[in-house]
Amino acid sequence: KESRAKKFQRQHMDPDGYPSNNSNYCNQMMRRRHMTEGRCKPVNTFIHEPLVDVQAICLQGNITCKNGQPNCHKSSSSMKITDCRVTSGSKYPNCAYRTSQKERHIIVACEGNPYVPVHFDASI
Ligand SMILES: Nc1ncnc2c1ncn2[C@@H]1O[C@H](C(=O)NS(=O)(=O)C[C@H]2[C@@H](O)[C@H](n3ccc(=O)[nH]c3=O)O[C@@H]2CO)[C@@H](O)[C@H]1O
Repeated sequence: KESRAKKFQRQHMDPDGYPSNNSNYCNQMMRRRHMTEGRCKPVNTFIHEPLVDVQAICLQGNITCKNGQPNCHKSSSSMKITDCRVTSGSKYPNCAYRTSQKERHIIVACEGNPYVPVHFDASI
């Protein structure tokens, strides 16, 4: 069974990737990381930073997550990310995404021992 930490890495980590101007990045990555099975996951962010830097976010002060839980943390610096958002013309199983390259502070929820990211909450 996939751990929640591993699931976070599968869904959100792409340290070596960067779409540059590849408008197919999301179409490819959402499939490759298994987020188009059963349904097209509507929104997903990939983070283009080293895993250790994303894990270090859990050391930041606690903030409230969107779901009200107190175990979220915001990155101290902005990070290179790619937002993937399903397009209006997208029809399962041919999931179609818009690829948006951004630099944002990110907010993740952390859990467990070791205390690591298990959920992507938002970018700001
Ligand atoms: N505090 C917590 N502590 C611990 N665990 C917590 C906590 N909260 C939830 N989980 C768990 O996480 C799991 C999960 O998949 N949550 S999810 O909201 O659906 C994830 C969102 C995110 O993947 C994506 N998104 C969204 C915006 C964006 O910019 N970028 C972007 O990628 O869309 C998804 C839907 O919004 C679920 O098992 C839930 O129980």
